[in-house]
Amino acid sequence: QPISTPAKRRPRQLSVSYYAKSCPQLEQLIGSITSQQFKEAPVSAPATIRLFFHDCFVEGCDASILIATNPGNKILAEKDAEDNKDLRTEGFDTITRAKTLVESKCPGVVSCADILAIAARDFVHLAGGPYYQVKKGRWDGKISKASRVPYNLPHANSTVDQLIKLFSSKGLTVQDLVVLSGAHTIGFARCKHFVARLYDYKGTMQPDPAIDPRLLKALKMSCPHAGGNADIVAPFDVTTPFLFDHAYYANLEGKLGLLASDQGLFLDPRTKPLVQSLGQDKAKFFQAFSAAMDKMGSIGVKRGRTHGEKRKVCSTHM
Ligand code: HEM
Ligand SMILES: [Ca+2]
Ligand SMILES: [Ca+2]
Repeated sequence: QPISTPAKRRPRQLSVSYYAKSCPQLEQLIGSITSQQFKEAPVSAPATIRLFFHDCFVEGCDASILIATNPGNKILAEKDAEDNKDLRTEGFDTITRAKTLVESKCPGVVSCADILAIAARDFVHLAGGPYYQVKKGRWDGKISKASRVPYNLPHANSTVDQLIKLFSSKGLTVQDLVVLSGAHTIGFARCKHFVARLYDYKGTMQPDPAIDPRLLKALKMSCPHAGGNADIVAPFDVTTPFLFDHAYYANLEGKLGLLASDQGLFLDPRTKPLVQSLGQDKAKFFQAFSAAMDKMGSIGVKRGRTHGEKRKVCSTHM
């Protein structure tokens, strides 16, 4: 049972103009880094969007995901939790670079949590998705513990029921779940997250009947039942893996979902109608995604020194 984060309480007020006086050029500074990163390494886009999601779901959007485990400390930080080990370095690198630039122009005022929220938005837009205003004013968190990660994040084999419960514990609706899952319109997953669907679905020794036979064949070639290369990945969206569009939803209707948790959204009567309507309407998806990112971006937000800090280096507490 997921423990609810402070999102359950009324989220503290964030505002679009939070740094208008203290760092007016903030979004341009971050934008110069994100556009450069996107050119050099396009996977920075999915990497950073996922990083933001994993931050917000554990302790709220407070950059707790960026803290490095102290050498010699037995307590691991969040990023060293099993569920976070496959977060790409490109996401962390982007935030480090952006923070360095921001500190050189506006020292000591901008939180790492806000930089992550802005960078994630930039990458949604750079990859072809919507542009939306980001509300700011998050403080960085003082707690980052690997032990708090597993029950706060969804898993590839989570049931729709479990997903709905987890999202609801963060103040997110069934619609938010379906809409935010649309982030899987870009990016990749390692074989271990879906290999059971290919060879032994729920202990049947048969593939998941909800996979298109051609996709099944292709995925089996990349991912052997056992002993495969752990670094092999497959695209979430077989049609446009680098473009942030609404193809993810039509793919689910065509049995082209990669994870059980993706395909499940088309199989459950509570989520299927939403998948169908988003698959037909890109403008609707873009509008709903912008709103849902804003909502996710306010989970467990901290303000002030009691629960928060403004880090100088995102990977270390003050
Ligand atoms: C609904 C439940 C969700 C589950 C079960 C889930 C699970 C996963 C898994 C297993 C991966 C592959 C990791 C790897 O092998 O490297 C992944 C990747 C990804 N996820 Fe999710 N995810 C969910 C929701 C979300 C949400 C809400 C977002 C953002 C709003 C998101 C954004 C991404 C992105 C962009 C990637 C690709 C990362 C990359 O290529 O580096 N996911 N997710
Ligand atoms: Ca966090
Ligand atoms: Ca796509």
